[in-house]
Amino acid sequence: MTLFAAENLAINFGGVKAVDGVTFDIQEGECFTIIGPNGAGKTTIFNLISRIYDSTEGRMMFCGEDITTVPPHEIAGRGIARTFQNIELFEHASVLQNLLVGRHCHKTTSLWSEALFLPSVRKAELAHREKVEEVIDFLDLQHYRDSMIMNLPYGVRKVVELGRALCTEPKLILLDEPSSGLNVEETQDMSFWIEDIKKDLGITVLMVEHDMGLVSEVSDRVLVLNYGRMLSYGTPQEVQNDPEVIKAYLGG
Ligand SMILES: Nc1ncnc2c1ncn2[C@@H]1O[C@H](COP(=O)(O)OP(=O)(O)OP(=O)(O)O)[C@@H](O)[C@H]1O
Repeated sequence: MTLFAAENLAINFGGVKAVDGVTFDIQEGECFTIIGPNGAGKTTIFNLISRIYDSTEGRMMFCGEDITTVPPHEIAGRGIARTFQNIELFEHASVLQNLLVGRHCHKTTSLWSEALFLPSVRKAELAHREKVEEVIDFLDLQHYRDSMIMNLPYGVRKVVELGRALCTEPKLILLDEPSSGLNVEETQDMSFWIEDIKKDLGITVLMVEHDMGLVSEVSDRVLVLNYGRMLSYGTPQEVQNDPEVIKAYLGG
């Protein structure tokens, strides 16, 4: 079943066509990866899906609904979560506190009931804590639960950011260069987390990634962008053997 579809998506920045007529679909349960040289428009596509940017043309469908003009603050509640290329966590807060932020989109209690700490608030708070503990267990973060983000190694911060996205209970998770800044061993671990997110949690993954080893390991299908346009589309094997892709990467 199609979970997400981009139809003829485009955006201009001044005279630059950062994304130009891009069409693709993401099937439920797959890991779909976007690759391409620097400046190809990969992060811009994430920003379009997160609704940080308004598209100039085209349409985006998610779970059968048109999300092209949905306000950005509604995106997480609809089931789309993301991580960022340069980790965006609260540095002076603990892992637990950062993960609880991920529950924000599920807050249903009113300010009044919270001020009075009514039973409904206590119940909701407990449910949030339970979900966060589930994610802590899933990502093996028990040891770091109360650590401040600023005191953690980069590799652990990347996992915490992944955790925060998982705490929103997404249907689709957008991972922006999950291996960037990681060493070989940490990249291998990231590859296992992505597989587990897909297989054990049943969450569909959309990823932007440069590390072709990781791309081949976890992706079901790959879209290659160049100068904002679609260059190739297929299995990791198919796109890696595509002469157009080889030419773009080698600058020929
Ligand atoms: N907010 C913006 N204002 C102006 N131009 C932008 C903006 N965001 C992106 N661009 C331009 O759009 C193009 C695509 O950028 P984008 O960041 O999406 O590329 P990318 O494929 O993610 O690159 P990288 O691999 O380096 O992260 C580039 O030419 C970039 O300079």
